[in-house]
Amino acid sequence: MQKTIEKNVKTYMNYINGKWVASTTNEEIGSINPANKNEIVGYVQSSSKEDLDAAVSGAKQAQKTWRKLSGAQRGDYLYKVASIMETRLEEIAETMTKEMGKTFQEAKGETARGVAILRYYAGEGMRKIGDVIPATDNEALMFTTRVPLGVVGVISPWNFPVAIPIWKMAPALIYGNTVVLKPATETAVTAVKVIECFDKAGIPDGVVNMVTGQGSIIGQGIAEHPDINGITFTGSNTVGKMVGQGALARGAKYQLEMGGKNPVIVANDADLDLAVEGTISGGLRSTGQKCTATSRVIVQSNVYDEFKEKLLEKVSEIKVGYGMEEETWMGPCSSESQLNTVLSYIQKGKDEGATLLYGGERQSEEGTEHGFYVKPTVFEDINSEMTIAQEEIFGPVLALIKVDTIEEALELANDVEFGLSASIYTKNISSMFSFINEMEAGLVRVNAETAGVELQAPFGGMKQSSSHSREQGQAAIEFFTSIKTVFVKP
Ligand SMILES: NC(=O)C1=CN([C@@H]2O[C@H](COP(=O)(O)OP(=O)(O)OC[C@H]3O[C@@H](n4cnc5c(N)ncnc54)[C@H](OP(=O)(O)O)[C@@H]3O)[C@@H](O)[C@H]2O)C=CC1
Ligand SMILES: O=C(O)CCC(=O)C(=O)O
Repeated sequence: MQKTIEKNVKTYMNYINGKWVASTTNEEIGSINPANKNEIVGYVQSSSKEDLDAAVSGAKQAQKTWRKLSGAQRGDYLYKVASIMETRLEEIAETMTKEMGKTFQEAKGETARGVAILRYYAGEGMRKIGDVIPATDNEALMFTTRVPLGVVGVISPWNFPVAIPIWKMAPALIYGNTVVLKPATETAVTAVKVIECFDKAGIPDGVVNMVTGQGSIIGQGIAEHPDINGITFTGSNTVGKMVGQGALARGAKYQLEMGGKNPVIVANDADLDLAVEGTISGGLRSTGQKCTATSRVIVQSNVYDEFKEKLLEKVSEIKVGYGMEEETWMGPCSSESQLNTVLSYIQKGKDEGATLLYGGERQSEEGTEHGFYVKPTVFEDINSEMTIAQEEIFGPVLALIKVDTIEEALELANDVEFGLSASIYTKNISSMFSFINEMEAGLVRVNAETAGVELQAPFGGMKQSSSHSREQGQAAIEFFTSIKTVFVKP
């Protein structure tokens, strides 16, 4: 990346052991605005294994003291971070929009969610961490407590550059672990701004560290590092499996959240306006770049034509453009490679015989020529064997599938390797219960879109969508701690 593309662009450092430091490589990576590829948002460090080693060593040392604080004391730090982040909400959100393209409105919502997650886990520091269990010896006291894992490596993606690092770091910290974050390179400047809030809150040196750089060096380095005791990852299935294998090979604990191919079922008795709204919001918000995004729309035959007509009318009203402009509803894809992936899936859809109803090409309006824009896209005449019915696209592409019965809908909905989220629009209680019982997904929603995760509830997928663990809410304690059973006899 040539540094001459734009003058006066700031360079951001790694955060290691409480200090902002340059990488030993003296190399930097430019972060591009996907709405205008000629704009560099900032430069981040292209770090080395030595930088990672320094961060891990700081985290290991700091953990000895951090774990000895009470939960309430650790919580106080998280409350401070939350308040600082709240005062910087707009600035952080703007950086997010500039780095990955989601609209400013969505970016503000995500940053506010980050603040709420910090406060939620700050409160967890005051909650119980064990149970008393009757011992067979009536003179003994037996109970469980929980201990931290040690140093936790966090590998995060670009699609939720504030919420995901925070929903991994906050529980890790509250339960007494220290953290080394490797953020996605595409959104590393946003990550720096999040870490600045920890720094300003006076978090003790080494408790939180951040090392930016290539996934194959820093991400893989985390997976293989002997002093990292737990790894939490969100991203693609390919990389997730590599991370899991690296961790397993050396006996470290790991947690993987990966792809989805999420269906919405629209039943004959659905409120069609609500279903259209949920399909559009679930499928196209954030340009379809959510692991919970709706991508298959399975519609019962009696309402298929009416639903399709309403959907296409609303899709045609979507304003695609720069996320910082108020009238924009959908921003660009987050990168050129993401745009190319989406376009190649669209081409595959056409080649395999799906009928293109809307979009299917780059946005070509004036003002969008330097951005990675694609039109919202709708296909029909889809069968379950087609690539676009099976693989995660991570773009604004909806595939309409017509079925006669709810049983058929459920069978198709489950006919993929993923199982992250799913929804149904219906007023029929028996269809709701069939869906709740039979849908193979970690998050099932009735009369609500597939996307949208509540921070206080467990989140994670079935099948290939995750390593079968759960994040967020109180479920996070399962990954970030180990149970210790204690037996005491006077
Ligand atoms: N489940 C989800 O929420 C997400 C799913 N995806 C899926 O993945 C596809 C590709 O997106 P992409 O950004 O390439 O996702 P990746 O899985 O490549 O990236 C996720 C994180 O892993 C890091 N990483 C990359 N290579 C390695 C490695 N060898 N070892 C350890 N860590 C590594 C990345 O770093 P770096 O940024 O430096 O490459 C990033 O921090 C998307 O199209 C989408 O289908 C992507 C993001 C989120
Ligand atoms: O739908 C959401 O709010 C969260 C989605 C998510 O976790 C992801 O895309 O990685």
